Amino acid sequence: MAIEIRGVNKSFGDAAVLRDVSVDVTSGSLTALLGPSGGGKSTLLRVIAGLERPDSGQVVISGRDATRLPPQRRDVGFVFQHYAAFKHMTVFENVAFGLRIRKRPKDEIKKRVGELLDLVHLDQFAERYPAQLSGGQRQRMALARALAVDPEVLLLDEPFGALDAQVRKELRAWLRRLHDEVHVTTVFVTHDQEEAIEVADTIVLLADGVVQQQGAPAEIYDNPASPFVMRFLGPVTEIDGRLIRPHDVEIRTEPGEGTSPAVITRVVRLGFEVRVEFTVRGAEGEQAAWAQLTRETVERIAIEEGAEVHVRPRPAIKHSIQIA
Ligand SMILES: Nc1ncnc2c1ncn2[C@@H]1O[C@H](COP(=O)(O)OP(=O)(O)OP(=O)(O)O)[C@@H](O)[C@H]1O
Repeated sequence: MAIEIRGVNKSFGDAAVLRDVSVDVTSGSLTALLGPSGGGKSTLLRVIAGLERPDSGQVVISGRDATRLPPQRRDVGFVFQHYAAFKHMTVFENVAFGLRIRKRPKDEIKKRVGELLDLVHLDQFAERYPAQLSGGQRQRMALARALAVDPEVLLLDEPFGALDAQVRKELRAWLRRLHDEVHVTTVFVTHDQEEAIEVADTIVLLADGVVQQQGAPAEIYDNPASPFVMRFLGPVTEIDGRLIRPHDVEIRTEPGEGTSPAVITRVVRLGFEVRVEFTVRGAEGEQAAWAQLTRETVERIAIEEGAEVHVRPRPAIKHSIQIA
C-alpha cells in the first residue's frame, strides 16, 4: 500500500472538516478524491502532503509513519490549481530546480530534465519562460517539476481546475496516458464526477468530511452505497419511490408488469440521445420524471408530447435504490 490513512480527524475551530477518515491508496494507482465543494478533499490532500497536521489519526506513506514528518521528508510531489512557477527561470530551469538543490551532477540533470520535457510534450519549449506558455503547458511543466525528484507519491489539487473545458479534457486524457507510462502513485482532487470516472482507477467520494464510498469507478456507479452517492455520480430520476438512472427507464405503449401510467410532457432531442420528460401517475399522485432514450427507440415507439404511455424501471437493471 502506498498511502494508508487511518482514522484521521481534523477540525478548524468548531468545524469538523475530516471525520474519522480512513483511506487506502494502492501502489501505482491513480486515485481521485471526489466530492462537493467544502467536503474536505483539499484538506485531506494537505494532510497527506504534510501541509496540515491531523488532530488525531495516522498517515503512513510507503510503510513509514509520516504523521509527524515535514512535507520535504515525505517523498511526495505536489501540483496545485494555480501553479507558482519561478518566473525568471526558463522551463528547463524550473523543472531542474529540485535536482539542483539536491546537488545532482550537471549531466544527470540535463538528461533527466530532457526526458521529463519529452514526457510532458514540452521538449520544444525548454528555453521559454513560464509567461510564454499557455495555461495547459504551464500545468504540464508543473507536473514535470513535481516528477523530477522521483517522488513516491504525486498529489494534484484540481490541477486543471483553472483551465477552459476543452484544454481540461485534453489534459485529462494526457494525465491518464502519462500515468500509464510512469506508474507513480497519484492522488488528485476533483469535484467533477466525469473527470474522476474517466481518469481514475479508484474513486474516494468525500462529503461532509466523511468517506461516503471508495472503489473502482464502475463499482461505485453500479453499486452506490446511498442515494447521495448515486446522485453525485450521475443523473437520476425517481419512479415509484425508486431512484434510478434515466437510461434505465423503460417506456412502453402497453401496460405490463410493474408499469405505471404516464403522460409525456416534453421531448428534447440532443443528437443521438433523447431526453423524454413525463408525469407518472402513481399511488401517491403525480410526479415528474424523465428518461434518456436513443433516437431509434423514440422513433420506434412514436413518443411525442401528450402521448399516454406506461413506464417502469427496466426489469434487468443492476442499480436502483428504494427511497420511499
Ligand atoms: N485553514 C483553514 N481554516 C479554517 N477553515 C478551513 C481551512 N481550510 C479549510 N477550511 C474549511 O474546511 C472545509 C473543507 O475545505 P476543503 O478545502 O478541504 O474542501 P474541498 O472539498 O477541497 O472543497 P473545494 O472543492 O471547494 O476546494 C471548508 O468548509 C473550509 O472552509
